This record gives sequence, C-alpha cells and structure tokens, in this order.
Amino acid sequence: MSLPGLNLFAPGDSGAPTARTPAPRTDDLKPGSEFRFEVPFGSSATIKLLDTNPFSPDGSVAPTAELFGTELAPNKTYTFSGYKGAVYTWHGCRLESGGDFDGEPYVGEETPLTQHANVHFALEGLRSRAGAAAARDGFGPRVAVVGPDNAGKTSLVKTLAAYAVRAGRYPVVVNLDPRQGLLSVPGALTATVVASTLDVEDGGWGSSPISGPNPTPVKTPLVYHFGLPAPDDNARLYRPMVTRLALAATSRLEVDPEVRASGCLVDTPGVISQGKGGQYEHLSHILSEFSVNVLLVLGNERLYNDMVKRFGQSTGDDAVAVVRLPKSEGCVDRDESYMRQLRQAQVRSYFFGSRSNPLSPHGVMADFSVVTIYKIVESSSAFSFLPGTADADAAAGAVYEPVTPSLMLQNCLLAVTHADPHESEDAIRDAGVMGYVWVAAVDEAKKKLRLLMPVAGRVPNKTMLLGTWPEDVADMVG
Ligand SMILES: Nc1ncnc2c1ncn2[C@@H]1O[C@H](COP(=O)(O)OP(=O)(O)OP(=O)(O)O)[C@@H](O)[C@H]1O
Repeated sequence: MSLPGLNLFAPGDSGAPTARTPAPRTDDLKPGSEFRFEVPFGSSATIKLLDTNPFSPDGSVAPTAELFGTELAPNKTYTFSGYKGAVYTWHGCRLESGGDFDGEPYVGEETPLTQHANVHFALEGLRSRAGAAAARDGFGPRVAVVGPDNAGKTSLVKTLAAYAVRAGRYPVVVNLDPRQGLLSVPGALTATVVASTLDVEDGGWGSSPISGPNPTPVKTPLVYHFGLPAPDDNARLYRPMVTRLALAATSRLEVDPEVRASGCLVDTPGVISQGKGGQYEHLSHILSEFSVNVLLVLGNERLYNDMVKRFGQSTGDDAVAVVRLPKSEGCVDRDESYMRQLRQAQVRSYFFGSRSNPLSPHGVMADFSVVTIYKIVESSSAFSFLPGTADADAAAGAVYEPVTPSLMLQNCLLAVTHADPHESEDAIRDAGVMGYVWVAAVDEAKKKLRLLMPVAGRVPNKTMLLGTWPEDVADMVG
C-alpha cells in the first residue's frame, strides 16, 4: 500500500523473524499475575493466548488475558515492535510467545491491577449515578492522573479507558503531555472520545482516520499543537491551550448524554508533578479547567500529601477525591534513546501507518509563496492570570514568529492548523490542527518544498506551525 520508493518501516523492522529468533516459549500465568516483556525498535516479537487454562483442569474457567485493559482474543497472534508492556490475567491462562524480546520476559505476581479495577468500579458507580441524573445534567467523573515520569500514568489512563469501553461507556481521553502523542504525533495535546475497543498492538490506542481501511474502528482526536517538550517551555502557550481543550471536552460532554455520564480521563506530564518552580500551578490550572473531581496520584507519597493539602480540602461541588495508587513493579524507565525512537516511530506511523494498518502518504510540491509558516517560540516568561498582564505579555514577546522557507525546514514536521494565513496569534493558537505534513525536500533555487501529506490533494492554504518538538525525522522517504 505504500508509494514506491517510500520506506514503510525502519530498517530491520520488517516484521519477519530474524536469524537469532529463539524458539517459541510457553508460560502458564496464575490468576492475578502478568507477563512482562520488552521488544526493542527494529525487532519484533509475538504473543498468543492459547485456548486452554492450565489452572482450570476441568475446563470450566475459560482463559483470559488483557493488555492494559484490552482483552486478547484466543489463538490470535499479536505482533509487537518497540514496545514495553504486560499481559495480565484474571482467571489464569497459557501464553505462547516468540521473537526478539529485549532480555527475557518474566511473570510478575505483584501487580496493582486489583486496585486499578477497584478504581474503575468506583468510577462506574459515579457514572451510573450521573447517567441516572442525565436529565439533570449529571456529569460523570472527571479524572486526572498525576505522578513522576515513568510512573505508569499513561498505562493507567489506557487501562481505565479500556475498562470503561468494555462497560459500554464513551470516556473523553485527554493527553496533556507533549512528550508523547496519543492518537497523534508528539508535541500535540489531544482530546478524544474513546467509544470503541483499543488496539492491542499499535501503541495501545488504535489509529485516527487518515486513509485506508482499519481493523479497529478509528478514533477522531481534537488536536492542538504545542510543539515544545514541556509546559514551562512556553507557559503562555500551554495554559491557554489547556483551557481550549477543556472547553472542547466540556462542550462534548454537554451535548452528548452518554459521553457526559462517562466523564473524562486526563493524562498529565510527569514534570508538573515535581512541584518545583511553580509546576503545581500548571496542575492547579488543569484541575480547575477540567473541573477534575477525582485525582489519582501514582506512587509518590510526598506528592500524594502535597495533593491532599492543595486540592483535597475543598468541599461541596468543588470537592476533589485524592486517591493514591501504587506504582506497578513492571513500569520501566525509558531512556532518552528509547524515547527518541518512540517519537520517531509515532511520526512515521502517522504517515505510513503500522504493520496491521499500513497507510499511503502522498508527496506534493508546493511553492514557497503558497505556504505560511510560523515558528513556535520557546519562552521562559511566566504566565499570569492577574489583571493588567497584557503589557507583561506584550513585553514577553510573540509566541509565534513568521518563518521564511529555507533548507532549515528539511525533515521537519509542520502542523497544518485551521487558521487562515496571517490571522492573529490568539486565533492561530485556538484554531486546532487539521493534520500534519513532513518536509521531504527544500529547493531554495526553485523556491519549492516537497511535502509528504497523509492524504492526496493540494497543500491547504492555512497557517502551519513549526515546533522544536518532536525533533527532525530523517530518512522517511527513500
Ligand atoms: N505492568 C507493566 N509491566 C511492564 N511494563 C509496563 C507496565 N506498566 C507500564 N509499563 C511500561 O512502562 C513504561 C512507562 O509507563 P507509562 O508510559 O504508563 O508511564 P508514564 O507515567 O505515563 O510516563 P511518562 O510521564 O514519562 O510519559 C511504558 O513503556 C509502559 O508501557
């Protein structure tokens, strides 16, 4: 399905077993245990749930297994590449696995899944109450997950979203962490109504509609492009974007009673849980904009105490239930080289899809004169909600600067917004993203850009944004 000459996957990532592939192994998982595994980028490994439960000799209990809340189908082979995760079983199961794992997979018996399931059932209680009160504008739980980097926040959000979908709910899942994308590229902040099964293999969420058929129903995220790695890299941009996403999420909750009763699940960046240099201000902004009433704190006892002191004291409609959950023993620290590969893989899969759902991007030529590009400016100046700060904002400078196309754009990702060319900064910021293009080549002599677009057609006459995050992705087109 790919265009001739385009590399569909990274070199070595063909999906075929390599020469050093060890023989398949089988593992019997006791009820309540999980199979933890890591697969490097450029390799692949498979996992299959066998149709037999060694812990139910009379066959009365069917084997079950799930990956971050989404059930595996028996006898189906799932293929993973550049992945770290765990298959959990409630009732016991036998797994067959093979391929190029990073180290030996192992079975862990200490998992916090029971607590996570209890949180799900508590949220279900709130949703049922909200559903019963839907005629009276009952809102389901608005949940935010906080904790340091690699504490398992995204995994918890994924698990709770998957359980909610299995219970017939339609939660709005919000990603406020620009370090990695959720149904979009890194640098994007997104809100998505998750109404269908999550995809087990492709990063665990599924895909957004771009082109071609899809094995799992697509999800349509609302996207704003922040384009920098951390909220503090431009708080004057981050906070209004959070407000904008919260408005969009709230209006979605308002118009649809089923979404309203399901509530929302908000994933936050680890850095804002550090409490240093006003980081809690970001958190407090997120909680108030999304009217969060359930705050899940992962791992850290000090953070939990801070959260209770700061947010757990209010009563009545503003009350926030602060709940501490243990960090999973399985959570793995991801080093910078892994994170970089993950970002690059997310950008590649935006254009080329995945092994199970390949996509066909299109190359187009565009004149320098038909593109309007702004660079997202890094700025450490603080954001303030105090009155009379317009002058301070003006003194802090622009958040977007016009860019004249040049070789510097080569290999860069550009966010195509809904804003017309030369609209105001606020209009561009609030416009949302219609899609992304990647700059394959720049011909300064002929004043032309060669762009890779996910769909065929002309380059939209809209404002494009260039951030420093994610970094350039080279060699996407062979
Ligand atoms: N039980 C588990 N077993 C194996 N791997 C796991 C488990 N739980 C989470 N992981 C993996 O650990 C890594 C970190 O988890 P996760 O992304 O959920 O953390 P996070 O708090 O969202 O991190 P960050 O804030 O840095 O994005 C991920 O690669 C995830 O797939």
